[in-house]
Amino acid sequence: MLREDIIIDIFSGWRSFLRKCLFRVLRVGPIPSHIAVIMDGNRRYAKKKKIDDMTGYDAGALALLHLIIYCMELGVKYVTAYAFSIDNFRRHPEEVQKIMDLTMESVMLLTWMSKLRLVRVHFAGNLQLLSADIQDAAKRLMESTAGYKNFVLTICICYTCSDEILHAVEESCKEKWDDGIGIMGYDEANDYERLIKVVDIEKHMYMAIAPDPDILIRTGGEYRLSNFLVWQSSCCHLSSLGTVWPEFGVFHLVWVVLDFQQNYRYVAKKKLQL
Ligand SMILES: CC(C)=CCC/C(C)=C/CC/C(C)=C/COP(=O)(O)OP(=O)(O)O
Repeated sequence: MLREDIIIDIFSGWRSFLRKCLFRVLRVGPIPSHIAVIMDGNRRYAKKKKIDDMTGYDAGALALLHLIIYCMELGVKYVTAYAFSIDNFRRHPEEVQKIMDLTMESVMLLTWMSKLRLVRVHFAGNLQLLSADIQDAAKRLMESTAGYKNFVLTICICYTCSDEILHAVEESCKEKWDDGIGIMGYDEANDYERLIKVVDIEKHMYMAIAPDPDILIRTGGEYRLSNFLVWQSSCCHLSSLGTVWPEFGVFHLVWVVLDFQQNYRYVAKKKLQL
């Protein structure tokens, strides 16, 4: 389903030309550096179109591919997508398998695309929960693209932010113990001192590769974060759209960025106060 000719098609033609003109106007204002998405509404889309749920996920994966290319054209440097939460393992096995198959297809397609456009691909989450073949393919892709700097795509898979924090705390404790520092102590004035700092935790987060998102989009008309980038989104612009994810297109992106630009001064001021 996810094929190279689709990417070539999105990058070229008169639609791409019109998009670039539109994006040039949008770039008069501030452009977000990092956009994160919760791709909700794939099954509802399938129901609406009277197709089976699995085809709804295919359409969702295609919409993600479009978003990545639009963001590259617009000058957004980081895109992060919530592809599969740890809680999603409770879904019907056929659905779980479908998303895993799409992940494998995406790895193959992104291997080709990353070389062409110097895209760094990162998988964030508890990757040990993936099957051995997907783990290997994902690790190989991450290693082979680690040096690319044009654009960074993070796919959150087997991810929840609680698991990410737990992992980061464990890694920080391990590091302190290994360095012989311990995790609690007293400073020179004999006051209790925290030896694990926020920077230690942040260093070990799965998302340490990217700055905090500037915009977090959720489609499907929901207003929840569903355990996605909770740590990272304290100052980010939240955008909930009624549209189902496979129908998310260039005009939705433009609308979201315009909305971000309108609120930019306020959010930038808040960030400075942190
Ligand atoms: C690269 C890669 C692996 C892409 C994954 C493709 C993709 C669109 C994944 C979405 C996963 C997911 C559980 C979405 C929730 O929508 P839902 O279908 O549960 O929404 P609904 O039931 O509310 O309609």
